[in-house]
Amino acid sequence: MKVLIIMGSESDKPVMQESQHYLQYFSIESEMVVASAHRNPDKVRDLCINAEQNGFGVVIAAAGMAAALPGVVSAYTSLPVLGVPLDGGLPGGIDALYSIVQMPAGLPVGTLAVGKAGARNAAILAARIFALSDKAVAARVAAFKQNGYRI
Ligand SMILES: Nc1c(C(=O)O)ncn1[C@@H]1O[C@H](COP(=O)(O)O)[C@@H](O)[C@H]1O
Repeated sequence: MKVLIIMGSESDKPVMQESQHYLQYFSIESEMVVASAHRNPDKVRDLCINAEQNGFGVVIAAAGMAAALPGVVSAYTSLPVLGVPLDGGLPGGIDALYSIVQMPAGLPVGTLAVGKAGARNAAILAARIFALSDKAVAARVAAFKQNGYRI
């Protein structure tokens, strides 16, 4: 299974490459797409409703400012959605953090830390989810722990 990384803007790429880098370490295939719930809602919908049949098992959704994207992704797919709030709006990325973490009940987004730490942890959490059904990934998750959580 693969991880779909959706981000709201090209400007989010430098941070979200961190997710891709960590997923590569765990030998998990990923695809990165720029699609905004505000600017390209139809594209987000198409990506999400087809994600499962296209071989994705987890979606990482990242956005800054008024970060509707992760919630909208969660509305269009039943896959686990991991949300990464990004800095760039209000100080510390608090606008994006609150937008992503405060989902109404029934429609979860597993929210990680703001910025690069969150991007890394989203990848590691995706690896832990895949490890439940993939022994090779489980071994790499164990090795990562042995190595002091460094790659
Ligand atoms: N929060 C969202 C959404 C969305 O939630 O759909 N789309 C773009 N954005 C965010 O706007 C910020 C500025 O984007 P630009 O740099 O393109 O102006 C980015 O951090 C992006 O994730």
